Amino acid sequence: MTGQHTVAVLGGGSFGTVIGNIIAGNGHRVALWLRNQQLAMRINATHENGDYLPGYRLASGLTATSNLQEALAGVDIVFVAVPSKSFRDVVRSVAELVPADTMIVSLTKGIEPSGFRLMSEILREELPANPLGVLSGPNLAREIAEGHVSASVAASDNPDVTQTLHQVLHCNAFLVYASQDMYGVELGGALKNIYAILSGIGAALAFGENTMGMLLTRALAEMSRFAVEKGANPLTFLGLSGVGDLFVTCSSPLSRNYQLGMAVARGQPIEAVLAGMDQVAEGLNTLELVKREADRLHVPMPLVSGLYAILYEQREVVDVFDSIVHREQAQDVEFVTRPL
Ligand SMILES: NC(=O)C1=CN([C@@H]2O[C@H](COP(=O)(O)OP(=O)(O)OC[C@H]3O[C@@H](n4cnc5c(N)ncnc54)[C@H](OP(=O)(O)O)[C@@H]3O)[C@@H](O)[C@H]2O)C=CC1
Ligand SMILES: O=C(CO)COP(=O)(O)O
Repeated sequence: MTGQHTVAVLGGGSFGTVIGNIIAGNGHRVALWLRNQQLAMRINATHENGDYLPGYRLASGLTATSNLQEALAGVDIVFVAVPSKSFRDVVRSVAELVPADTMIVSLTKGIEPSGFRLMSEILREELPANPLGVLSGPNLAREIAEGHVSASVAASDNPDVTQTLHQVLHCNAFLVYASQDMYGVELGGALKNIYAILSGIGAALAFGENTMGMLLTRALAEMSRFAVEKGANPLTFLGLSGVGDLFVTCSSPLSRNYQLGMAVARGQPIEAVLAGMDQVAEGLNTLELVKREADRLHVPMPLVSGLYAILYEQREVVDVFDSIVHREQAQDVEFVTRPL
């Protein structure tokens, strides 16, 4: 597909807004769909999404609407940027309104509880004939809005999709790389949210940089171990959507998952932290699902189990940490030394 595209972005939160604005800034027509009609009207009047990204100027090619049918009229690409718990419902409504050649791309980093499904798997079930893809990488929305150069991975088994995503999104401040491993790219984006919560706890408790370096590297080791058991290629985790996103999300106070970890470590009950957040932190839901899946598959994930014990079994961080580090000796780069 070449030339100007007509695009819908579903979800007018922080990430949907920046992705829609990059595409509009590249000269394409964008409809940003959000369920809050008042906010849609304000966005069109002020060219700013004041609820999620105040002060971030939106391109004139972006129009907000709360009418899904209107948002999807005549589009050739649909991006979905709603939290994972609402993803299937939203996508189901899309399936009734778009033809089979409309490209559908997930921006969501989460897992569906029933059947441990990633978003591309939901897309495949709900829109079996459409060309599908995902976009994932170290992409803190606030930093993109501030103009910091960022990069992301467009992943699909269909080369038309990766090429089209490059065409609509790539610009000086937003670089788009390609991957054919949709599952691996998505899995990295979902799993890193767990370790961002753990890093937030570490930051609140003033862990040293050595400790944080160890946590990040061991996180990568157990993510890879899990990926192998799920039949995925752990080498994908060496790219932007793996190491890149793990590093960013585990080091930035802008990450909502990291903020959640910090708040819990400072003594706030999880329910109170969640009630005070006006944006989604996917990591908590992902933690529960990955813990359950890792137990089912007998994959050792000491950091996941440790975080679960801290958050849900009222275990002290120090005790949990002791039990994590005082295990028998493990291989360092095990996913390279084990056959894939
Ligand atoms: N923010 C970031 O830096 C990044 C986020 N992501 C991922 O993108 C996804 C979305 O995140 P983000 O934009 O940050 O989230 P936000 O919390 O900022 O926004 C969520 C958006 O989804 C809307 N929404 C929620 N439920 C529904 C529903 N049932 N129907 C329709 N709309 C709904 C919200 O509407 P309302 O305002 O009415 O509640 C809001 O517009 C997450 O999976 C996240 O992990 C990925 C990369 C970076
Ligand atoms: O995915 C993100 C950065 O790549 C955003 O992380 P949070 O959801 O923790 O804010």
